[in-house]
Amino acid sequence: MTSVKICGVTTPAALIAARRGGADHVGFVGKEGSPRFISPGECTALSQQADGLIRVGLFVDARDEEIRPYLGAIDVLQLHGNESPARAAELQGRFGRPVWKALGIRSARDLDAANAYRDVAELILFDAKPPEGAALTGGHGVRFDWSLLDGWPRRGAWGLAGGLTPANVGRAIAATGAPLVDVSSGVEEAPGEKSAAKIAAFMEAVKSL
Ligand SMILES: O=C(O)c1ccccc1N[C@@H]1O[C@H](COP(=O)(O)O)[C@@H](O)[C@H]1O
Repeated sequence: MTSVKICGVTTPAALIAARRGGADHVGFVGKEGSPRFISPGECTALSQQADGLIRVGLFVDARDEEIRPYLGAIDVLQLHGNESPARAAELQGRFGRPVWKALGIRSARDLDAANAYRDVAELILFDAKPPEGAALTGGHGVRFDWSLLDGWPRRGAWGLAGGLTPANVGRAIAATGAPLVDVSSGVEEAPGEKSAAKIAAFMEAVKSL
């Protein structure tokens, strides 16, 4: 089955819904200003209920000091900003966590950026580029043209993010063959407010394929 990451989890209810639904990964957003931001203390407490789930910490061009307080609560670093391959390698070496690199996609040429991260990132996450003028690099519920991936050589581990919902995730997987899907706003009632029912529906949609 396609792996699933439920991102932007801030409450026990959402974490339990992800676990019950059979998600593989849960994401904690360490980017201040995000409606899904979770402090290191809250993240540490919540992650204790994450048994069986791989805990992914999402950071955006973060300094070492911003990441360090989360380390006890996360298994993977997701870099969702403009981190260079060298910075990704530095973080992986310094903190001893695998790195996922998110890349914003609008055109086929944007996919080429993946090549530079192949040796350092455990997984490349293709997300839509944020809307013009947006303050955050992700979490907007915006999808990109999945057919752009048709021409991309499937090398290494990768995942699909951006605007996925219970209603479209089946089509997304069928169209792209994504081995991992990542969702945040598509399983919310409002920005930062996860819906247990939508998480369950998303998981059902993936499992039913
Ligand atoms: O969720 C956020 O607030 C966020 C903030 C900064 C960078 C990335 C963020 N979210 C990630 O964006 C993708 C797509 O999200 P969506 O499903 O379209 O809402 C996903 O990886 C989120 O975790």
